[in-house]
Amino acid sequence: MKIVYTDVLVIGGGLAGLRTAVGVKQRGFDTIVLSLVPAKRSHSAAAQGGMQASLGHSSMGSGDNEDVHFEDTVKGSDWGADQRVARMFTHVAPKAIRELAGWGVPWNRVKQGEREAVINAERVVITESESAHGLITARDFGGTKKWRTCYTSDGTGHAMLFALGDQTIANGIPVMERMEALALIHESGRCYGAVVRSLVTGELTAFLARATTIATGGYGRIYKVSTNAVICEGTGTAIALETGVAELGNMEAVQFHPTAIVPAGILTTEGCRGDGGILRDVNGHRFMPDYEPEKRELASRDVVSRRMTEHMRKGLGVKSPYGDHLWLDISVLGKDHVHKNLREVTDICRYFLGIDPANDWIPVRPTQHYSMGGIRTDHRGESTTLKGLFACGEAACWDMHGFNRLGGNSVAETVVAGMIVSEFIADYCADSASDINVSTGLVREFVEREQAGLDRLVSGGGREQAGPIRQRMEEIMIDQVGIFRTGEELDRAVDELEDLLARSRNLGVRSSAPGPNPELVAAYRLPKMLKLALCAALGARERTESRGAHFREDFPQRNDRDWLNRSITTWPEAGASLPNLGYETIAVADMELPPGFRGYGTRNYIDHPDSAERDARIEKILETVDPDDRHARQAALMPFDHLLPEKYRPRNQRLEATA
Ligand SMILES: Cc1cc2nc3c(=O)[nH]c(=O)nc-3n(C[C@H](O)[C@H](O)[C@H](O)COP(=O)(O)OP(=O)(O)OC[C@H]3O[C@@H](n4cnc5c(N)ncnc54)[C@H](O)[C@@H]3O)c2cc1C
Repeated sequence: MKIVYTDVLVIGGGLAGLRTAVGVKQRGFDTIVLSLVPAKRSHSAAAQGGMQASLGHSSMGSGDNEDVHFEDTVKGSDWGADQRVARMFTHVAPKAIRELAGWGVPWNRVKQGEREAVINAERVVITESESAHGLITARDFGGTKKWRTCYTSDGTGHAMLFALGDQTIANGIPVMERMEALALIHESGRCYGAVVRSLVTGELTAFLARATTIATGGYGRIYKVSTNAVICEGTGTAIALETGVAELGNMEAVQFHPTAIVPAGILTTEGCRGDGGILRDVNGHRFMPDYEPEKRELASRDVVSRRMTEHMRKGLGVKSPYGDHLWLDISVLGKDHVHKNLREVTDICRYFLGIDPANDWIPVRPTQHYSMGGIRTDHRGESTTLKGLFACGEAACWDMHGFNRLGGNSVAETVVAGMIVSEFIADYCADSASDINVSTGLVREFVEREQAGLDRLVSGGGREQAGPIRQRMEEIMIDQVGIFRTGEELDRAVDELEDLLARSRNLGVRSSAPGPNPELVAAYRLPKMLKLALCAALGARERTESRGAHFREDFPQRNDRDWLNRSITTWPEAGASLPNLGYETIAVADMELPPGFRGYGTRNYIDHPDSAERDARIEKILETVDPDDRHARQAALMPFDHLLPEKYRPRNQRLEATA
């Protein structure tokens, strides 16, 4: 049996995993990163539009600060977020962006003087100040009050990931690619590492660590059409679930992005609309202002996706052999802008549609995009129930996104969480309680269990094949656990997914190749994906309200009275057919921003009985604080500084007096 020891095992080589590894290494702990693919090809590289951080440099971001970013994030989450975590995040995001600049990310910069921009489909002149010249600029994104999304053209994730990849090399961190974590090794509520399979040789290795971090991204590929890379299958989240101890949070909260191209499902960034692009219907009519007069195309993603679907249901979509779609028109931005600031979009349109978006409208439709749900952690990034297991990035439910993430807040979360969580992991490793005192017998048991499972697939005589079962799962998810959901459809989805899971226990593969064996890989991943699908479908069925991206046509109101909580799922035992589902209350009495109207979407919600009392209490607290001191006001309402690692507590600096 091969065993590798390290202080911190990081499973996942995307932005979250790499930033975590750099953090713990800089604190003096050994770390190893595992990835299915070369780290720089992780899905993070696909992020296009940008990263939110309230720098407030550009004139359209003037007056921005953590308070505004916090409010946008909480409203975006439809009050599902953990507000303390949202505060920690918005406070550290400006530090993260500056750190990345220092590591070589070529952020687009403010250029002093006048420039043309398109706002609300009209050309306007913006004047940038001399004092901001050369500082990091930002573009507009959905659900935000200020232009806050910093970017490098529309290749932001690529630039960030390459900078972090270089930092990983500079810090001497081994990144082992084509390695797949199959199971977590754990005993008595403590995680000790993982059983890992080489995708090249098929060999199993036990990686033992003081701390194990899962940063394996989202589970979008349980859906038939997704903007996610094909490796976003959620297996990291699933191995946490399969411990039976670790909890997953809000698995039914799945985001659909408004503008993926039809039929390929590849994303065109929100930056297209942020920069002034508009949505048109079959008649060329710009319809979003009819539904959302204030935010128009730039309401939050859940709202725009629903409005688009609603509009197509009225028969106003464009018919195509691949189903109805709408048009995204960025030709209004002009050739120079499109070819310079939306280069990836231009390439995608050329290669996959044969059009130039500077001249032609882009066929788009809402498509699965982001997993708000994931491994439930506390504010330190540690699993709430399995000691020594940490999670961050899209794989985690930390939980700053609640039921809807804002565009630009995800790549920001990956690096901010990496910064914060790595400090807590290092603290954990510094304590002798994290010593690896696990018996070889236990490790052997875990490795042999995985090997036996693989052997059974190859020679156990199983009669089912992974392909058709997976295809059906993906169809169920897109058709019945999609943008609009009903109890009836969700009942059927849960029943059928249960059947598929039962069938997946009788899988057999024909190829016994010991090395690369895609058939085997598909077979052992499938039951994990089905378990995640069941968590999402069951969570959606039981949540009889509408919140953020979770929309029930039979329960269209957000119901703060009965449902202001986080769904928690665990997997009871290996042979179970359904997860256990419970709820974690989100307390209004602690909130800095009690539930209310988001400012977009429909004003349709049932109040929480504690909201009025909290509002009154907030008013009273504010009477005692200097109204001009926004930091004092904030601290009086919901202190969070003490939750941050000390190095990230200092205030952010800005050009303006709003600092
Ligand atoms: C097309 C697209 C564009 C986007 N644009 C933006 C944007 O502009 N702004 C924004 O904020 N967000 C954007 N997002 C979202 C954002 O890119 C992701 O949420 C974020 O990059 C996820 O980073 P991560 O590090 O958590 O995971 P990932 O980057 O997905 O990395 C996961 C890592 O885990 C590894 N892995 C997975 N499973 C295993 C396993 N079992 N064993 C070992 N390794 C494993 C993978 O190899 C990979 O290295 C976009 C998303 C898409 C789909």
